Amino acid sequence: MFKVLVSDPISDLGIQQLVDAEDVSVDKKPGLSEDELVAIIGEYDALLVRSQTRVTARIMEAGKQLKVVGRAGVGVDNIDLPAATERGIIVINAPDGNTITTCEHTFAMMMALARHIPQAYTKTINGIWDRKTFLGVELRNKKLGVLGMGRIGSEVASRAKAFGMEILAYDPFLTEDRANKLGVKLSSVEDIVRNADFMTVHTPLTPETRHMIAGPQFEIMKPGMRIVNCARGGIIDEQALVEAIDKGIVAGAAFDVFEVEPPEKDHPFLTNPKIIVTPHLGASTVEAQENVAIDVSEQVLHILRGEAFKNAVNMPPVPGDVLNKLQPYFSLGERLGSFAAQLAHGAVEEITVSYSGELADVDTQPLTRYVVKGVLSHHLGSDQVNLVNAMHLAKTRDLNIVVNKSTAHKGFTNLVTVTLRTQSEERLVAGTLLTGYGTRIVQIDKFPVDVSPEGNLILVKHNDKPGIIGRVGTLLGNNDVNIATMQVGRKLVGGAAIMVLTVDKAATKEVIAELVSLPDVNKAKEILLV
Ligand SMILES: NC(=O)c1ccc[n+]([C@@H]2O[C@H](COP(=O)([O-])OP(=O)(O)OC[C@H]3O[C@@H](n4cnc5c(N)ncnc54)[C@H](O)[C@@H]3O)[C@@H](O)[C@H]2O)c1
Ligand SMILES: O=C(O)[C@H](O)COP(=O)(O)O
Repeated sequence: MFKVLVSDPISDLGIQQLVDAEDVSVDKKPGLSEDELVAIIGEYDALLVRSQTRVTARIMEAGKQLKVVGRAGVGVDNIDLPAATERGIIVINAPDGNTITTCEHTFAMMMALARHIPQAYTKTINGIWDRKTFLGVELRNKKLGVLGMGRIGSEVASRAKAFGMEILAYDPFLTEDRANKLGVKLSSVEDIVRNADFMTVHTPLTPETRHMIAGPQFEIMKPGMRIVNCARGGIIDEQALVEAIDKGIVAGAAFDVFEVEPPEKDHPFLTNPKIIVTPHLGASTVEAQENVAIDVSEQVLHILRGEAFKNAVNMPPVPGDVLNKLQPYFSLGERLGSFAAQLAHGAVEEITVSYSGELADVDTQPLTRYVVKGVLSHHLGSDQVNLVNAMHLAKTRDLNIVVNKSTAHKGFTNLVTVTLRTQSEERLVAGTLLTGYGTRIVQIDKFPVDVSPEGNLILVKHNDKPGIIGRVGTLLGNNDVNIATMQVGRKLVGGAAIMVLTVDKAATKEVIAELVSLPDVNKAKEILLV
């Protein structure tokens, strides 16, 4: 008998199939503390949660029988994924079940914002018949900027068109073709900030999206902008938003999510008359809660019974014989993918993975998945992409995956080369495993290098002139950025060259900008490989 613990309020109808299963017993115990969960989790095979339960490493450590954590919803930021992976616990989510509901909440917020519904309601029920203060605006003929054109963003765009809005959309995976198919105008973040009347964010919270709308964006923002966030707190800088409202740049904002939830009692959003808020209700409809609970219960049953399942967020399904040959290359593959994604500009259209040497005779599909996971994780968030869903996510984004194989050795026993083709350019990174030395990046674009693929790297493109290494070193030193290793690669003496530095801490954007302003430096870019 498998034991399932439900530790958040999850739809009864949704989990009925688990309750009805003869080989499963279900306990519903919402609202337990971490200590209480640690005390009882040892007897359970599966844990079902929403976003309230923080599934920590301690809980998983105590979950000696735990095989699966099921998240009835999208975001798994409340689950310690590395800890789950380390312990072989599969984490699954229900990514599709609340898309429409959250899209509709976004619209409810956008319309409430345009027409001051919550503020007008409060006055009216307090006996004040105020028909002057709440002059609203129409959505029709307005420009709506959508940041993040995944499941929810695309649904929002499609409905906004029915309101007569023009959609300006940005997503690193949005190509001109797909934008045309969706009837939206492919735009940059800057285009959106400068030109939209309304803006809504639908990205995960990643290091890249954190504060993607902050001081510099508010400075250039079209006055009168109205902003909606039903995705994740932190994508928009809360403090900077309040300041932009005070300065009259932003006309109003509607937030369902906060950087810290629940927000402190004195959070500035809670008293600002131009900001309307809801307590993370985006997914809270009867339908969505049933959908996500049904999806997640079904997959939990499959996992407990040893059947095929989907929507795993963290599981590496590699057959044993292939594992031995490929395992040493997995982290290299993922890091080459991530490196290439950070290098390339523009929407990615094609990922080519070339294997040369002995790997050409192995079923390299699992390794290709790691590469694709590395590319996608950079933009989609590492909590959303896994080895099970990487290929599917690539397909749904019209990303072409090409695999080439050659038994020729090209100077190494094995060489893995990742080439990204975007709308505007092609970028290449190649790596290998050197016996006794570990993994190495051995080529970046046309330049041969020898770099360990980990940590904070700075890539500098420069002219091969005397003194350049000193200038770069001095500038970084003056900014307290310690260089651990430095590699210089060039094709021709005096020609274009590349410098790859490993540094002990991340350089700020300002330092990178200063690097670019040095004589004979053409480009500088920071790359993080985790
Ligand atoms: N408020 C709620 O209750 C609620 C409910 C459901 C989902 N969510 C959140 O909404 C968000 C979107 O969910 P989804 O199901 O549409 O996810 P999704 O993965 O389908 O879409 C996210 C999109 O963001 C894009 N993206 C990543 N980095 C970007 C960047 N820097 N700029 C622009 N776009 C970028 C990705 O390419 C992707 O297409 C997630 O954060 C999810 O957790 C909130
Ligand atoms: O990521 C999600 O699915 C949403 O944020 C909803 O979270 P919830 O299940 O706690 O409502």
